[in-house]
Amino acid sequence: MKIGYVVAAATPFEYLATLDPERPVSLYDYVVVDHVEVEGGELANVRLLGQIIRLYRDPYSAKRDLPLYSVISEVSNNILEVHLAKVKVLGYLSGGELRQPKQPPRIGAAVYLADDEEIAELFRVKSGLCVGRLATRDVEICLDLEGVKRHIAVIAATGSGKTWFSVVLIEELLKKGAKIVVIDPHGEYVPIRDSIYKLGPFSARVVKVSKHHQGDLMYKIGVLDSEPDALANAAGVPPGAKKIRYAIYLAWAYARRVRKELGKAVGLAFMQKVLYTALRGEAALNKLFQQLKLSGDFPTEDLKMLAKRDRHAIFSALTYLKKLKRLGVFAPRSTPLSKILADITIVNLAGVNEEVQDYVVSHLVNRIFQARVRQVRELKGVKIPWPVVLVVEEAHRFAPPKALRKTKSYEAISRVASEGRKFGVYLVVITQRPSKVDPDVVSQCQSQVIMRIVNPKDQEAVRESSELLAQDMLENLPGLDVGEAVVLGPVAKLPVVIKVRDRVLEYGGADIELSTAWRVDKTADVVQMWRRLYKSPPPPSVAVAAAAMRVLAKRRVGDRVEVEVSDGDKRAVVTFEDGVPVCSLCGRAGCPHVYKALEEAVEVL
Ligand SMILES: Nc1ncnc2c1ncn2[C@@H]1O[C@H](COP(=O)(O)OP(=O)(O)OP(=O)(O)O)[C@@H](O)[C@H]1O
Repeated sequence: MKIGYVVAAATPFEYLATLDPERPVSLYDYVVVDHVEVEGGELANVRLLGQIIRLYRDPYSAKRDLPLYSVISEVSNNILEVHLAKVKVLGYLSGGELRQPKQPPRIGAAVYLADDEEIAELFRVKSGLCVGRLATRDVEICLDLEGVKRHIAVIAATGSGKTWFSVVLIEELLKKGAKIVVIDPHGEYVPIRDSIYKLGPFSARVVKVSKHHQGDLMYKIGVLDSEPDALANAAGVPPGAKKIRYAIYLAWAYARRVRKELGKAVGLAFMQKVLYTALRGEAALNKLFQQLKLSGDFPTEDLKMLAKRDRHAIFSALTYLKKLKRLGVFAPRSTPLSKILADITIVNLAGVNEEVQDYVVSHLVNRIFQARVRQVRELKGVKIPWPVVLVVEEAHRFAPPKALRKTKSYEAISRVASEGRKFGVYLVVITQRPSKVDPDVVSQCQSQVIMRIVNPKDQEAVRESSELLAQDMLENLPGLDVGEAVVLGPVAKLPVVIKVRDRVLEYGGADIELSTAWRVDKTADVVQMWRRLYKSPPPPSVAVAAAAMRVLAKRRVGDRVEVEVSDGDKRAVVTFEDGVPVCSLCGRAGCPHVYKALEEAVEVL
């Protein structure tokens, strides 16, 4: 369909078209002009594809030096309007590839809307994640699976559809055989496990951190798999409290030796026991180690010395160890990765504070990364045989800007962001506050899915980290509808605005439908009342007829309750006296009008 003509083309990359006012077009739609290019020394007729990046109207005859109001009031409705479109040239398809033109399009060349097939061809990829359709047309858009290797950031204001998109992306990744781990601070993704059967025969596991929340198993961190300093940090020991840290170190070192020599699974309880015993004196300490029947000498001098000189440090260390124990995530051994991983693993962090969430995320992400390094480098130890996609919800919690706040998980996530590609650990970072995520992490996510953003700071952060090519699209971020997204980077052949498709899997953070959530189902009460009045259940035909009626009014007159019901073009007034209904049309019989009136009045009878 012809929509206009090229009127100005200063460069081969952009032109201005005047549009037919009778044929309205949409912003970001795709257009085409017939064009001649030099290909291999020969002139070739090609179709130059472009995208409308701005639409505007100009008054044709108004002079700039006249105040616009007076011009308009003079000529009123007769102003000649010009409908204009700025078009960004995308290139022309030649042998399946998109090539850039060397010549600007001819002035006066007709501009057509591109065919759906042409657009589909433009976005065709070998292996696609089909997450939606073009926002402007019914053309399916599939993201390039290979692009996932360069990490993805999903950025949107709250309620714009980030989680919805992420669930759709998870569905597509699962269909491609991906293994996914979701870091889920609020347990929003837990319903995926119970709806996964709708997608196919995939395994889903929920790992929880708080025993009061939903999950198939608890995530435990092996005390002796953590460095003693990391334990001290998790317990909140101040960095300068060297003696307390030393006491924790000694208790940890003894526990580790016991594990090594006796193969015993010891943890925080044993560390506490060592420190308590040290406080009771040298003899008690010797007895403890004799009881353990450790082979060879067990040097206890350091501990004895500390107990003599700095008892208060041991007391404090014990208090911190108690605090660690209360967190409930430490155990003699870490939960094995083999038990945790499934096609999709949801790490439900609900119910624990940010410190513990941070510790768990850093521990798990590091383990996954190390296991992949061992796999790729063929090193000894626990390995993961397949690449893993790590979905990090609310990334601003775990990877805030270094200058703002230091988190343990930042180190782990930024390592995955910079080196994950080599070892097959890919990130999907989700946030509503891009300005609150470390810029290094955001910029390592070469693909971006950007939805509605209203906050100017966040818009700025997105623009700064996005490719220049897409700046025009990013100008309109507050204007995107819920579920619409600008997709940029290696996952999209070209920057594109999509409408995210319906999802199959369930998630827990979706908006509550208030119109149904606040409508209380009173059926059971009505049936019970009906039985009491008429000594039998209401016939189904009565309930069906009542469903088609409307309540017009409900009032209390003295001791009576009156309910006025419309039944097609008739009206019935049902009066309840001492709870006994009488219908103005049907008398004392149990009729549909009474049923309808009971629905309205059952709680006041
Ligand atoms: N692609 C879509 N199609 C239809 N409705 C959608 C789509 N995306 C989002 N919605 C609607 O918008 C609501 C909010 O979406 P979603 O839960 O993904 O928001 P969010 O950005 O993750 O918000 P929050 O930051 O609060 O978690 C959904 O409950 C749904 O009603």
